[in-house]
Amino acid sequence: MELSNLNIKNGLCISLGANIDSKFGSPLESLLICKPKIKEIINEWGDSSNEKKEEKSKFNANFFWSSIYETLPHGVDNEQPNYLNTLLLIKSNSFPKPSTKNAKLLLKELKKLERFFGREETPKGKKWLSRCLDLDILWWEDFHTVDEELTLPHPRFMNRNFVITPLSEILSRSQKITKFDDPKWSIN
Ligand SMILES: Nc1ncnc2c1ncn2[C@@H]1O[C@H](COP(=O)(O)OP(=O)(O)OP(=O)(O)O)[C@@H](O)[C@H]1O
Ligand SMILES: Nc1nc2c(c(=O)[nH]1)N=C(CO)CN2
Repeated sequence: MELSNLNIKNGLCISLGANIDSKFGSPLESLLICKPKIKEIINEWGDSSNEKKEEKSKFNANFFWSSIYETLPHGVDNEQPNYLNTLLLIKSNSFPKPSTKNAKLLLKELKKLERFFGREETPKGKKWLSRCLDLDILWWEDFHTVDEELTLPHPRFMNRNFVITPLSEILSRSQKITKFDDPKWSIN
């Protein structure tokens, strides 16, 4: 039997969601088109920050994607179409040095990508409106920062089934967890 040392807040985790059409098509088309673009953004972000390091190590990362899930709108107070959600967990030994500056550089690129897909600004006083693409950073290793522009870990991710379900899918694939199933303990 193997004991798991589950530390879910390893790596860098990004949540993707969409429930209306974007410039590139349906929520499914948007997510499929956006996935390789996110990978490019992460690689460029990793490389550009590492270029400034003295030892100039190349950024190297593994990308773990969950399936795409259709989910009910969570916590919204108006009628909305169902969402498509997916999750990306990135593992690397050569992440940029965790800092608010580096995390905000990444957030800026993700927000740029949202706008490229046609995401509109949320009007003041409104929250959780339908969106053609939503990219949230959920955590980055054990880095903590709190301000309006960026809070890490994301304060609401634990309550979101559309995050927890894809996360458990990724973790069950990437961690060796063995079901404890000894017949002598079974209750008949
Ligand atoms: N961890 C984070 N990831 C993404 N955006 C964040 C984060 N922390 C703070 N923000 C800020 O939140 C602002 C609103 O983001 P967004 O419109 O995506 O929120 P939302 O998806 O409607 O709500 P929620 O944050 O509850 O998922 C962004 O402009 C960004 O500056
Ligand atoms: N199912 C689902 N519900 C949501 C989502 C989402 O991505 N999926 N995003 C929200 C605000 O970020 C609010 N509610």
